[in-house]
Amino acid sequence: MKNTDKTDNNRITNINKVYNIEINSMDDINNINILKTILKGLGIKSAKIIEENVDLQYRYLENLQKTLNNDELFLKLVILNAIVSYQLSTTGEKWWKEFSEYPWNNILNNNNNNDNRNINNNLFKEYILFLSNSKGNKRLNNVKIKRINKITPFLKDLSISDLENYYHNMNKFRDDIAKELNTKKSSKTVVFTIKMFGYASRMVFKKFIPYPFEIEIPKDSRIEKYTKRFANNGDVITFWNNISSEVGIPPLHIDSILWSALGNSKDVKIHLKSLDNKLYNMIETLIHL
Ligand SMILES: Nc1nc2[nH]c(O)nc2c(=O)[nH]1
Repeated sequence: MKNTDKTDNNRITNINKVYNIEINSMDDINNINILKTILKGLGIKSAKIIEENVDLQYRYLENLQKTLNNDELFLKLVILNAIVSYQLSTTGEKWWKEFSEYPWNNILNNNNNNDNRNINNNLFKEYILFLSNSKGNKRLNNVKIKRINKITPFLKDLSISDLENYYHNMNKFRDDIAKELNTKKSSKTVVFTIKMFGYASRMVFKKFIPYPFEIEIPKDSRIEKYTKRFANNGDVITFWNNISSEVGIPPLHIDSILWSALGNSKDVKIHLKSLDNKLYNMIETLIHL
């Protein structure tokens, strides 16, 4: 008995070192093993299925792309909305719904020649108007407007082919966005912007490019709370970076597997149930660990 305790303690110490966390018992270790086994079983292929069939944010972007019918404008709007997606006054899902249903076509309708320079000028003004009157993103309005103004010169100059190049090199896009916003590459809004840009680019360029392993998980309250089930303290980002390399799924795709299912949306639950049984059971097991 004593020997087993000693072996267990050694395993716990080792895992704490590797994951940079503080786990206290064998139960925590068993949960991490189950987490890794399920994620390995899911892989990037299932993450893609969940993104495209369960994540409401993906559906809202699909709707917006269709109604806008201007891909450069679409991609830039998604980037703007993502960089101010923090400290929301509602859930992420409702916020993206509100964004996708706004009459962005005004930007195009007020521009007789469909001249892209004019579209770009109107885009930032219209976005600030939308944000200032939004229901789901009321906090820190001035700070968020400053962020929009900071990114404007960079974003304004990007052509659709620049955006396509960035889709093929999302690490570079992450670095450039962080530089423009003068913030950390791993900050929630920077990595989350890449997630939403990846979704939107998949629709525009009709090609699935997996997220790079180097881009970290967006550390929001849902992910933070979930991570506490495996470790009370420690660094959330390091924890998921290590899990990611062990299971072979980039952190942003792990976020997709977990984030929607961890929310309380009835719509999400319906879409989850419509997945094939094995996939549904794996997700259910994950979120109840
Ligand atoms: N980790 C994540 N945080 C988010 N916030 C938000 O609005 N959407 C997300 C998301 O997809 N993942």
